[in-house]
Amino acid sequence: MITMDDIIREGRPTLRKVAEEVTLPLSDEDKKLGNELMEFLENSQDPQKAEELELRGGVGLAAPQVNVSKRITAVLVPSLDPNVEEPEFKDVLYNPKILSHSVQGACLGEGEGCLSVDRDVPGYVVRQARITLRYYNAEGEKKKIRLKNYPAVVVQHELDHLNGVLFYDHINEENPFTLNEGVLVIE
Ligand SMILES: CNC(=O)c1cccc(C)c1Nc1nc(N2CCN(c3ccccc3Cl)CC2)nc(N2CSC[C@H]2C(=O)NC)n1
Ligand code: NI
Repeated sequence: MITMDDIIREGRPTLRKVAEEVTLPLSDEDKKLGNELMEFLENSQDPQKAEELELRGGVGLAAPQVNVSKRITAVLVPSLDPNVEEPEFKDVLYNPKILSHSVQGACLGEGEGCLSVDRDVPGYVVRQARITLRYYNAEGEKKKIRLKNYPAVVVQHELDHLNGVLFYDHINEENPFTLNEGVLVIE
């Protein structure tokens, strides 16, 4: 089971490497890793388990963050409406690729956090507001979906991890809170 001890932090070289594509059909090892990444997110979002296991809450976790340089990431974005059980987006992505995206940008109004960054780095991380994503799921099926707003931001943050990019690489040094015309601020 993955815990915070398995998550590597800034300064570890794997976080800055471009991860390797996984071969298809998926090996048992790659399927197991995908399940473990998802299990971490589920545990981290369960108040009791998060406290017991001392986990930081996360909605995305990529294989390079547990020192495995492979293009695998799990995403579990809960519905913002607490009465809705169904998550907004939940899947393990193998060899994910953004096929196209909107011109419009979007960012989280509160900035971004990362399980591999043990400090607050304030500022807007402007990403694409809408994306068309292609990936293979744990069953090896090729999926092509469109995402927008929070799930789209999370997937782009995780895909950055597969390319050795950290969220604060996108923050404007001069003014971290600069906002260009038309950028959607997600609260
Ligand atoms: C500096 N200000 C901030 O961090 C920040 C501050 C306020 C609001 C937001 C919205 C912020 N931003 C931000 N908050 C999150 N979470 C909110 C809490 N949540 C969570 C925590 C506990 C249980 C269940 C859950 Cl659901 C987990 C997810 N996650 C991300 N990111 C960036 S994209 C990948 C994703 C990620 O998983 N990071 C670890 N950013
Ligand atoms: Ni991260």
